[in-house]
Amino acid sequence: MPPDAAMPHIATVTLSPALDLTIRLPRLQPGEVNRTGPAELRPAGKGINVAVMLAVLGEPSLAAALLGEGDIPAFEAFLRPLGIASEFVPLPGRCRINVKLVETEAGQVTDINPGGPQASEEALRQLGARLAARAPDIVVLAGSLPPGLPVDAWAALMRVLSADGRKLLLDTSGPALEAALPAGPALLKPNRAELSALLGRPLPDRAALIEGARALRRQGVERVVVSDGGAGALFVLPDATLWARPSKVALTTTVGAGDAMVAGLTAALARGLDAEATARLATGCAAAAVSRDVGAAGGGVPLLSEIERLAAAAEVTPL
Ligand SMILES: O=P(O)(O)OC[C@H]1O[C@](O)(CO)[C@@H](O)[C@@H]1O
Repeated sequence: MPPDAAMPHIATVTLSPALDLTIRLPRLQPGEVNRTGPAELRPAGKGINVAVMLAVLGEPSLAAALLGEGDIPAFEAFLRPLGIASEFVPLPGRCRINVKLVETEAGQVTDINPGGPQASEEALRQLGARLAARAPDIVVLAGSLPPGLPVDAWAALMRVLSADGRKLLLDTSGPALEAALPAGPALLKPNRAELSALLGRPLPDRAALIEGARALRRQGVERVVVSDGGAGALFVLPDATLWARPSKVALTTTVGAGDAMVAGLTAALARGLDAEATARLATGCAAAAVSRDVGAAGGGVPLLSEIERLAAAAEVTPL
């Protein structure tokens, strides 16, 4: 498809999307029959979640993915009403179902993320070609790799897409992250454990975290944001280094909080926001995601007004 001026200027890529099955229960009784209220099943995966949050922020995007062919209609039906365009390269079979067990008494979430359908390098090549033809200005590449792709699959895709000053934001982990670093992401958002694994050393305190993030900056990554759960996040940005702590919210689920933060960072980049406004928007998105009403219609997507309230309430400290 030729580039079109009306196309969204942001695209998200998910190589291993999922249907998230979220089950809430007071406490899991292992080895017992656990009866619960209704479960929620909704299209997800990191890039898909980022696109949904971008829609809440008023930023239209294109969600691209390698997707089990049997799931394409359900994903399109979910995304279209949100104004999210899609570009899916079909894989044989169905996408994975990722189970999220939310134990409300302990405020603890257990994720079970199985492997998805087998992907191929040819499918990845097709996805790269279709995305490049759409000519987005910003591309968010997020999540794990499906079986069948080599560890440098993100790097290969990034090389295809890195033209014309396009900004590539990467949120992945483990060997896939390590292999993608030389492909020149403009922004990385590891959490503390992911950054520690990437650098091969413990990051016990804030000073170590700052030094770790700066080590990535020295390798050419323009923006490094390290999320640290309820304590907030470190933002090492071109114009400032900041810590942002969210105001207290009722925690309903931690699933998708990192994706919400990536959406905030993406919108901030698209809007040319300064460091403080970036940190506030990203923190507001993450805080709104953890307190969203999982059982509500549409998966409890947060309201823009709630994001704005939490962005204003975040405590931002220059470092
Ligand atoms: O690709 P990964 O790392 O398995 O993560 C996928 C999971 O992460 C989430 O995007 C939350 O961050 C879930 O929606 C999804 O089940």
